[in-house]
Amino acid sequence: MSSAAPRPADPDHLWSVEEHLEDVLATVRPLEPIELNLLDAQGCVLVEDITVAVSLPPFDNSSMDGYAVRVADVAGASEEFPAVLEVVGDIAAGLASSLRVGPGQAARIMTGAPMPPGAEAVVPVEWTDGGLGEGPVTGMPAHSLVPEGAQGQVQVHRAAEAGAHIRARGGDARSGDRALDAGTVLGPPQIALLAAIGRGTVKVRPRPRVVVLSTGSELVQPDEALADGQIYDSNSFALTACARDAGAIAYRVGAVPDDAETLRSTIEDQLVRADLMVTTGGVSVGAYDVVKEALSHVGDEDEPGSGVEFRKLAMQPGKPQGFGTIGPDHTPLLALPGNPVSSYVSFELFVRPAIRTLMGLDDVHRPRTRARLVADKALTSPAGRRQFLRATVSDGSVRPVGGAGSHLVAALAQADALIVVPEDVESVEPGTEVEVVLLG
Ligand SMILES: Nc1nc2c(c(=O)[nH]1)N[C@H]1C(S)=C(S)[C@@H](COP(=O)(O)OP(=O)(O)OC[C@H]3O[C@@H](n4cnc5c(N)ncnc54)[C@H](O)[C@@H]3O)O[C@H]1N2
Ligand code: MOO
Repeated sequence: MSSAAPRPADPDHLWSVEEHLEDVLATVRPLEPIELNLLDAQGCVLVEDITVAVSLPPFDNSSMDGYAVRVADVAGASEEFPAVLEVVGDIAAGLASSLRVGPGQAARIMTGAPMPPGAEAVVPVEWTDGGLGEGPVTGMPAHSLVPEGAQGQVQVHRAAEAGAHIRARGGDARSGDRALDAGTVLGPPQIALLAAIGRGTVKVRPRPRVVVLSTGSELVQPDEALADGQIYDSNSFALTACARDAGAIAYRVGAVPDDAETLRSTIEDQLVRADLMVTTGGVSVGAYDVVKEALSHVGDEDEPGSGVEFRKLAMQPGKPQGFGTIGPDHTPLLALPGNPVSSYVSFELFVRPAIRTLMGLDDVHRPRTRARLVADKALTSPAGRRQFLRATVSDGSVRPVGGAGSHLVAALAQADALIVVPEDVESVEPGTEVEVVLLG
């Protein structure tokens, strides 16, 4: 196996949560950067500094629908004593215009349209008679309906200072300015800026491709009929959703039956599209625990020490876990336990940070806080295990939902947090302040 962390020599060693996490994070490396289209780069980490190539705005333009005027022509104007100006034409956004505004003149101008030479300010149309010769208007008629609005005279009812209602060239960002630093995570506002300065592609670390594969001959896909002894495969859906939520491109592979050869060939087929693989089920000590049986033989035969190691963690839920690398590209694989809550909690603690490390993010963990336990009775926790209990958190209080059973999916659906009970604590009284993982 190509993990960097030193392994405890004792095969019966009970791994701490930190040891297992360190082992995973020492193995996964940020993905190589690639050039992506803007929308494909959403949520990704930028690896280049971005410089503004074209000033923003690229030209002086109007921030209002109105009239471009010379300041002296409208000085002292009022509704009683309006400035009467000759309208030389329309300037619409996006259309090149050769109009000039001379003394005593105005150009009817639209929001976003370039300021014509000679004009120093824009008076909004609401400060004028709109060319109708009556009182103030509330807007302009459509040019297609009243083309003559672009000519004639306009009465301006208010003065305007130089620069009024003009958005100056470079007022937002100047050519040569730094728009975004390498390391920025591209959210919608950053994508807006990149598009605004004309960048269609950017160099980022791509989203990891994560293949999620569930195992178990008892599993049936939703919408199909259940026979005796069967249950629906919820883990592959839950973990695929978790992987997407963490920022990955996730591929769900429906349940593989408990047959080592089928599992091996499925995994080998899937490796081609995986930066990370996640399996659920089959990692415990049963006679049909197929992941354990199959994975020590997948790929990496030429690589001494490669493969997946199965271990026990000092946590509840999530005690049995597998981790290693497989295939020619040493693809990291996390084999999570099959109990639904166990696989979910394991994903949150180990897979999510691995995905976010592949993305090159600094912040790979869920945020944590402290909150006061609200419960009818004391919580109990197994000695020597760090327990993660599903809970809801609000206003500094945290309430457990459901029990500690790792099959309780309905209660999981109510939870937005995990209460962390340390290894050396076996009982937590209501009112105690506890550590809480916020699931977001
Ligand atoms: N003798 C022992 N038995 C068990 C131990 C142990 O230490 N000694 N550990 C228990 C713990 S803790 C866990 S966790 C589970 C882990 O078992 P596996 O990873 O081998 O998982 P399975 O046996 O395949 O399944 C466990 C449970 O979860 C259900 N399951 C599995 N996959 C799915 C799925 N995709 N969707 C919904 N539910 C799923 C499965 O039907 C089982 O009920 O082992 C304990 N046993
Ligand atoms: O450790 Mo198992 O994951 O308790 O349910």
